[in-house]
Amino acid sequence: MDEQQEMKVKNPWHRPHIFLVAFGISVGIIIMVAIAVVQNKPLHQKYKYGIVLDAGSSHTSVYIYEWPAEKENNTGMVRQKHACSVKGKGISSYSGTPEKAGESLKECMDEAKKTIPKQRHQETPVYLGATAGMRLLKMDNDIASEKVLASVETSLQTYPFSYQGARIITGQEEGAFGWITVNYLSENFITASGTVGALDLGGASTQITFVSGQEVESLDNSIDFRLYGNDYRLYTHSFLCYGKDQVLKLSLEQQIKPKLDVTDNIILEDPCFHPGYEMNKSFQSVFDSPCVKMVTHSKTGQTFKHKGIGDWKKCQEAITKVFNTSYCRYSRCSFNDVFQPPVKGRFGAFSAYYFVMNFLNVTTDNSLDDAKKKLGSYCTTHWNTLKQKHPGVKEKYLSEYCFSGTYIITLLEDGYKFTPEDWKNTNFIRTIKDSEAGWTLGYMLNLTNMIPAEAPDTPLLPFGGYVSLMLVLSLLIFVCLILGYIFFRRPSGPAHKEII
Ligand SMILES: O=c1[nH]cnc2c1ncn2[C@@H]1O[C@H](COP(=O)(O)OP(=O)(O)O)[C@@H](O)[C@H]1O
Ligand SMILES: [Ca+2]
Repeated sequence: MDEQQEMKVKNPWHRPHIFLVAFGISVGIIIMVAIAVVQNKPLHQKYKYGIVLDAGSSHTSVYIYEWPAEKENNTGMVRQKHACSVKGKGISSYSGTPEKAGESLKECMDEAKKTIPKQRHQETPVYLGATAGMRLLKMDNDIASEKVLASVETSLQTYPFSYQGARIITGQEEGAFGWITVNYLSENFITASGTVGALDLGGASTQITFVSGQEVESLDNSIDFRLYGNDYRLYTHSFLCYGKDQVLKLSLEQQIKPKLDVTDNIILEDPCFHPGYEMNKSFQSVFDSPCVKMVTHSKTGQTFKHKGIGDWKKCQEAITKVFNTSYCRYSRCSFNDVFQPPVKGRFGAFSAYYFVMNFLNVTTDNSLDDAKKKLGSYCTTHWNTLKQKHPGVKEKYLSEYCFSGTYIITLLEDGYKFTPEDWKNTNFIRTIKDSEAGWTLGYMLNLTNMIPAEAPDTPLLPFGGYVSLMLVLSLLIFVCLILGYIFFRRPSGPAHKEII
């Protein structure tokens, strides 16, 4: 073997298959590292949490939200991780025993402690917002409402989270944050699809919020937001006393009123309740609210017979009377002298809108006329038939669906002036992408500054693209190195001589 031959054996780069193997192994390693980076990323992702308590008039819900820490400002990143329904009634029902209001939250808050990883407890904000039930209690008995709020505050402060306050939110906030929630979850702030209006029906109040594009003639009904680089002027109104439970009281009061002086044994034949339905109810249960103006001390402790007759047309006539449309100081009104521009665009209707319409199986796939027909036939169904058909449904809810469904259609059509076309543009929704529609998410996003006014700077490439690019660049560098090695080594080494 001469010197040149010996050099050829010693220098592996002169054997193409060795070069290929080395190249293959290196590429394999690079790909494996890249895959490992992509795969392991979620494991290292840090999540943040937030808790919002929705202290509604009928009950309290505790919502836990979760989001990846480094994507705080990206729209649609916050999702509902968990929801807990507090046992018993809303906090305003504890006006006589305020200390019990705080106690009632224990089970759900203990659940929150288990749901959120321990190392995140301290940094997790907790907010409590009370809505129309507490607004009414405040009107009725300011001291009692303060005591109830103090009680829930004391209770929430015993938890390891970062307590941020318990307060009664305004009707405007309730409407606007419901609108933010729906549009944030639908990712409408970053696409050109336009926004969706929000319809929220509670037990004690109801909210309507949308971008009208027209002048808002009353300051109370106008809210401006700058979100992700776009300006929005919202029309919003919250009707206190027009939640479905309070409207039922209003409607009963109106039907009872003419009978009060006529007879002592009042039998109320109610078209909004089913034939065969008969229940003794106390006057107190109707007159115990500041929404019902009439005070009849003489009847305290007495009862009346509430009897269903199931007549949808008459029911709608009775409900229409709770809207005052005789006076409007603006260019146009919904009802009760409240300014409202014509409704516009698509709407998402949630909370009791959804519960009621979902139970009745009425969707906006039905035309407005068909929906009315369906409701009409439902209302005439005998009470016993219904109870047999729905043994698992709470009797109070079951008995009131005819009334509530009729109220919803009347509110939309006569109250807000929805046309059959607007009806078609409305969706009854409970959740969007598994997060419940309601004011709580929007409230938290706002208080934690998670909805920036300007669009956040987006990275040039998504993470996957970034990894691919890095991979291609590493390969290029690798190939260049190899070629460089081969190229620069030849002139000085014996291999070069061999070619000559
Ligand atoms: O499963 C259900 N079927 C019918 N109505 C329901 C159901 N769950 C909740 N609701 C009703 O939804 C309404 C929720 O109102 P909420 O308690 O949020 O009052 P608020 O928003 O006026 O303060 C109440 O009228 C309650 O009775
Ligand atoms: Ca509510």
